[in-house]
Amino acid sequence: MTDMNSAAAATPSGRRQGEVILDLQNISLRFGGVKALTDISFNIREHEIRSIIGPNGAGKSSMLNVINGVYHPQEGRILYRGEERRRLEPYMAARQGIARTFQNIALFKGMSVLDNIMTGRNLKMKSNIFQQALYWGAAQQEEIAHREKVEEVIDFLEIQNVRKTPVGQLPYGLQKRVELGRALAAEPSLLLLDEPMAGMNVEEKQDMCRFILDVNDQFGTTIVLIEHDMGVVMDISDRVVVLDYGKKIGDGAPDEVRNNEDVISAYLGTSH
Ligand SMILES: Nc1ncnc2c1ncn2[C@@H]1O[C@H](COP(=O)(O)OP(=O)(O)OP(=O)(O)O)[C@@H](O)[C@H]1O
Repeated sequence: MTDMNSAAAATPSGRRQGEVILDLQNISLRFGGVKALTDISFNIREHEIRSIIGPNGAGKSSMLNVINGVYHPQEGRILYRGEERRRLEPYMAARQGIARTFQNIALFKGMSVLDNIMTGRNLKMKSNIFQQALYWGAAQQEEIAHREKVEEVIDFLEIQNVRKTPVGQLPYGLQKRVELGRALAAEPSLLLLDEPMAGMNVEEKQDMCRFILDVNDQFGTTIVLIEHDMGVVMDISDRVVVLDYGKKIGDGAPDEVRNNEDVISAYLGTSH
């Protein structure tokens, strides 16, 4: 078994994998009487693709919401780059370089692809409306720089031909890709993807896998992925954490997790 806390670790995929950037220690989260997460500890290393899997209701989305500050656990500690992270609000998470996509597409359906991706730049914009009125030239320069970044994202995701199309008119798979684009426009260092391939056909899944691997490879982005398709998870993850009824039942490289007895029995009798 690899030492999870050493400065660097080998990955089964051979991808680079750096130091621990986020260390979740003994996290427990309750909603009234419902225990969504119980005493969960695991870490996330820089540059890795870290998947969270588990049957329905296992606590996967709750875990993502803890990571990006939407939910505040009643117990446990979160260390970000070695320092204890204080209570974090979602906008602060975004400023710290954490971006996410959602299980259900959360885009402005009537707006173009370009404008939707531009919304991902909002937190990067320095000038407010008053500054824009006073320093029109500077604001215009800033707008141009943001546009360039957005165009880069559009090229990267190969969606140039639909850049002016209202998102609601696009097929589902492309809408998911635009959502990824909006998250990428924020230039995140940690990207949280909540079931990015749900509802996709095989070809759309292959495309999405390729883009996730390319984001990780070309930008060095650390990725936390929730995904139900086990083939995809085992193919692209460096490490996998397995939750069941809000508890951690497995953690390790895809092969370790695949052969873990607890994981096998959690999945027997479920639809996954
Ligand atoms: N805001 C909330 N209020 C009350 N209970 C919640 C809330 N969010 C999650 N839960 C409960 O916490 C548990 C874990 O839910 P969660 O959505 O995190 O699981 P999941 O593994 O993401 O499930 P799925 O695969 O179905 O999306 C469930 O019992 C769920 O009903």
